[in-house]
Amino acid sequence: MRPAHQGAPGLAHGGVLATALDETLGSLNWLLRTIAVTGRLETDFRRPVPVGSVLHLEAEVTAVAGRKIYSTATGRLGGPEGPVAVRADALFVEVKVDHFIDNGRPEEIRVAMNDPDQIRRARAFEVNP
Ligand SMILES: CCCCCCCCCCCC(=O)SCCNC(=O)CCNC(=O)[C@H](O)C(C)(C)COP(=O)(O)OP(=O)(O)OC[C@H]1O[C@@H](n2cnc3c(N)ncnc32)[C@H](O)[C@@H]1OP(=O)(O)O
Repeated sequence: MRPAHQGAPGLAHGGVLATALDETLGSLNWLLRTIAVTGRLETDFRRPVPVGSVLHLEAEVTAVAGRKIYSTATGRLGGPEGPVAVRADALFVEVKVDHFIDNGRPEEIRVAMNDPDQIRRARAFEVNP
């Protein structure tokens, strides 16, 4: 957590923590080779997260039912054995690429189409690093 992530003095902003959880959960869909968007994100804030601390995030898919992907994520302070600070349950809904073409701005769609590896680079991560 960096100073730019601060909400209350010295502590991470809840919206930033929710974003981190959403991003971690969304990465699971990439592993499933599925294009999906967040339909529901339920977040529990269990402990304050200090600026300067490391938040270790883990996420897993719990169920898939048709277009619906259920997943859960946990953020622990300091490392994988640290105390739970935040957690979230999410529902992602699979969409066609048309979702972005129909609803997004043409400029960004054009940039993405002209550089198909853009999203791949942005989502580059190791599985079980
Ligand atoms: C180029 C490559 C790019 C690759 C791009 C990579 C994407 C990265 C995404 C990053 C994550 C984000 O930030 S996503 C941004 C934030 N999220 C969004 O903007 C999503 C906005 N919402 C929507 O567009 C829509 O509501 C959808 C797509 C989620 C669902 O609409 P729909 O397609 O019409 O489907 P719909 O029939 O309503 O729902 C399908 C099933 O899911 C259930 N369902 C839907 N929403 C909910 C909900 N909140 N809570 C409970 N259940 C729900 C329905 O009951 C239904 O169940 P049943 O009747 O089938 O049982």
